[in-house]
Amino acid sequence: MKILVLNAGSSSQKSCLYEIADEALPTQAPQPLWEGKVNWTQDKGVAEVEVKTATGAKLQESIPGDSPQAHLTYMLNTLTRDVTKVINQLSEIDLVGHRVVHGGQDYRESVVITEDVKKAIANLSNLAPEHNPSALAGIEAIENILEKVTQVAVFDTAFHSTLPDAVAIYPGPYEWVDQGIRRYGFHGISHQYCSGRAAQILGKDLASLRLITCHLGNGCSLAAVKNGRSIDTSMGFTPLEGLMMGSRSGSIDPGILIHLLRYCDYSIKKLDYILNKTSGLRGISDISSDMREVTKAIAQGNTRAKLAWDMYVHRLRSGIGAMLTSLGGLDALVFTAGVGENSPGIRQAACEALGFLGLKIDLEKNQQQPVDEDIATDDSAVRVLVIHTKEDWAIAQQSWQLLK
Ligand SMILES: Nc1ncnc2c1ncn2[C@@H]1O[C@H](COP(=O)(O)OP(=O)(O)O)[C@@H](O)[C@H]1O
Ligand SMILES: CC(=O)OP(=O)(O)O
Ligand SMILES: [Mg+2]
Repeated sequence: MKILVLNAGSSSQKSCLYEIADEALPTQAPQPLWEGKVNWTQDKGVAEVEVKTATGAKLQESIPGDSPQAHLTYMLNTLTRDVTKVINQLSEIDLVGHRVVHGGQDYRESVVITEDVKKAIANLSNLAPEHNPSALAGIEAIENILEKVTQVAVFDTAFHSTLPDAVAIYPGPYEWVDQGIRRYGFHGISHQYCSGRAAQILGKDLASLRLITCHLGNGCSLAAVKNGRSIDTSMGFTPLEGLMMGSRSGSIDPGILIHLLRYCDYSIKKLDYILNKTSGLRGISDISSDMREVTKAIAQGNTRAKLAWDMYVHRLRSGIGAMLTSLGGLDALVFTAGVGENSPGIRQAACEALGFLGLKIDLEKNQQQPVDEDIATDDSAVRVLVIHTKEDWAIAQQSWQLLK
């Protein structure tokens, strides 16, 4: 069976094609036949399309135009043409799985996409304006190209549907609960995948483990996972709460918002833009939202970059502390996503604050680009894992399971 996965992000749409036997899912993620990415981060009116195949063929092109659907169609057509051809026609695709960031109260597990589901995803765009609209664009592009194919929505919020009320409800007026204003949590596909993979690496039953998973990418969030279930997380009603991120502020005193609106002539639009796009590492360092650039600037003596780093670490440590007390103990701390997988400095800084638990990171292993490895010392009381998150594979698995 051929499963196409679309992972809609705030500024890109990643995609890959898996071939899976009809009878059973493999225990490890297979290599995709084809991987594509449309990037909208450059100038408006142009998209960068990158494609690679399992056999090593590569393509990189700039595609003009303003229509995300046209860009996606261009990317998907590379499946059947020239050097990146891996199938004869698009109709060979049996199933399409989408990452949908916000599923709200109604979608607690993956679903086959219908008109009602599409309406719900569109309505929830208010709560995830950076993410849900691109998921919808992907769904509609597929409808146009492959009229009859079954499409599945896999929600980033679903894994956190087990949050207890005391964690999920905000201490505002109780009416908020009826209005759907509560904590949903995000990156659930990644937190769930990494929890399962952590159990595999440790050779333990997931049901016996207390884990903290740190998803540190452009967006950053933590999850406290007990017996395989999410019991606490740092993101909330929207993907803006919690840790300091690449360009998002994370949690700040809501009094600041009232102050800016009342006294500083801020519009809602400006506030939204600042909190989502020009805050976090970018806002403090004034250099970049990319941790690599911030790290480079620190090496050159840039004090604002150093401040951004220190704040990022402080908030990460505080967040881990909060997850720790929710769990009441810890078997393994897991690092994943762009920063979590690739920044030994951030991992070391986070772990240094946890020495009192008897957690000890092996500094040498930490430096050696670990992938799906335990980097704690042998005598550490808590394991420390670096796991390459495979959201796309998790989406393919869940779509396959739903179809079966
Ligand atoms: N070698 C590296 N060192 C530090 N940070 C890195 C490295 N490689 C990638 N990153 C960080 O990872 C971020 C992207 O993470 P990723 O998980 O791909 O994000 P997303 O899926 O949210 O777009 C980049 O912005 C960058 O800060
Ligand atoms: C939910 C979220 O923040 O996703 P991303 O990190 O991909 O932006
Ligand atoms: Mg991501």
